Amino acid sequence: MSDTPSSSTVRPIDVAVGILMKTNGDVLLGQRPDGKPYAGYWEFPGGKVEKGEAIIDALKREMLEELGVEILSAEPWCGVEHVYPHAHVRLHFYISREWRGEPQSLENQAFAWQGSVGVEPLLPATIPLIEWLDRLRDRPNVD
Ligand SMILES: Nc1nc2c([nH]c(=O)n2[C@@H]2O[C@H](COP(=O)(O)OP(=O)(O)OP(=O)(O)O)[C@@H](O)[C@H]2O)c(=O)[nH]1
Repeated sequence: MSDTPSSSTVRPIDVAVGILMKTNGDVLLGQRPDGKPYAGYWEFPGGKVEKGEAIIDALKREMLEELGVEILSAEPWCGVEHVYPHAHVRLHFYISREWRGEPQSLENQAFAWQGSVGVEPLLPATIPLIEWLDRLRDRPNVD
């Protein structure tokens, strides 16, 4: 038997994820670049929380690094845990409707604004979010 803990037994890695939502309900997705696990899969922008960093600060940092966008406000929306072969992640999804700047591809990813999400494949842990977002759009005044 191996002494190496499997990715399901080690402490999950916290990831801050941002859903930029326009007033018409469109959300921004990005495509994972070559060289990362699941390259070519679509995801919401974000990344790993650094040691000692607050999740909201990680969100703001990642959005600035990846998109050149300054988050002015963001609400925590939901959390999802997922065990991949490469990592056990705990995803903290935020919805932001207020940001400054036009998203740019600073890390050479493709981006797409989507109403009803049509890009694929999506990262497995992100798939359920699409249905939850549709429900949120149908009931815009209910959190
Ligand atoms: N940004 C983002 N990550 C997601 C989503 N769904 C999902 O499972 N993840 C997972 O969360 C983790 C995020 O890690 P990452 O590699 O993108 O983070 P990072 O940019 O800080 O990476 P690096 O600095 O190690 O290159 C990956 O394991 C990825 O598979 C999502 O919708 N958005």
